[in-house]
Amino acid sequence: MTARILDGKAFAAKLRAQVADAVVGLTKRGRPAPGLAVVLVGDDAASQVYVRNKVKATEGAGMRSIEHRLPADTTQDALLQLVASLNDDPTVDGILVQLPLPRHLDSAPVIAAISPAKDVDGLTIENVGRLAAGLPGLVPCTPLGCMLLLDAALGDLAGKRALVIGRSALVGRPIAQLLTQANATVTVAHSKTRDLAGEARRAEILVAAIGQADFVRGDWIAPGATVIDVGINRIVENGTARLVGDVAYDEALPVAGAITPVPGGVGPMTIACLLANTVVAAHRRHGDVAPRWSLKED
Ligand SMILES: Nc1nc2c(c(=O)[nH]1)N[C@@H](CN(C=O)c1ccc(C(=O)N[C@@H](CCC(=O)O)C(=O)O)cc1)CN2
Repeated sequence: MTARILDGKAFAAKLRAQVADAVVGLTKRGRPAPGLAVVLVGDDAASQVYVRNKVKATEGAGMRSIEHRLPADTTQDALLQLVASLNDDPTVDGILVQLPLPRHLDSAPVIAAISPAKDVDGLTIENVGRLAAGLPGLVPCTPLGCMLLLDAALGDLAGKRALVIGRSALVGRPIAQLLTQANATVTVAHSKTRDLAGEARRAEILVAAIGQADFVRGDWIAPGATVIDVGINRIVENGTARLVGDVAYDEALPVAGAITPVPGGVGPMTIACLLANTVVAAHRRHGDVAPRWSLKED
């Protein structure tokens, strides 16, 4: 057996097309095209690439991109003032502060300052609490992307045994909550988990979000399991750099039922979901019913 490869680039393109359609629907009703403000502080090379891709994708979906590039020595106060002005700006539907911030800045108060209605990263305490309480809010982009991939691959998740390895605020915790809402039976594993390989072997859905290259081995995976690899790790082999996930892909491929590759799996979904969240935020701001996204076969 060889696993079905869940092509994140193709699924992300499908979601971006749905987002573009929703934008057309909004403008046809006389609403302005949604605006997404992206704030980048400093010159982290990876962040520059992600922000460039976000701007391109935003414009590609017919939305307005508002870019704020601030120097690496920006003060906490200046950043907070910018966020406050974006909160008050009626042409801005979504605000995203690219992470990580330079070391001298504290990300927690900056995220807390974002208006929850414009928090398209789903990271404010209000949106975190809404997700925990099962209330509608804005859901972090990478977990939302994982759920859309799982929905496309498996449909109904009710009763399925899911293992999430990793409990970060950006990925592990929200995915566990979304899986719980989808009625999966969810276990969250972490560095203190005993017999992690044994836990993994029981999982029908395995989400790896640890941030360690090739951490999950092929013999940890139950035959036919669906594997969602959230890791993006840059390794150097024989002088050549490449990206690998948290799952040993070549070992997993003959065992799993379906798997996301790295690169080209969850990563592209993150940016498509950012656009989707921005469109949802814009609908809610105008009192319109927000679209529901689905990547299932028609
Ligand atoms: N404010 C935020 N900051 C960060 C987030 C986030 O969701 N919100 N996530 C990551 C970075 N990120 C988006 O910001 C992101 C990471 C990776 C990808 C992606 O498409 N990766 C490609 C590989 C790209 C490469 O060659 O390096 C893939 O996996 O195929 C998109 C977005 C941290 N910061």
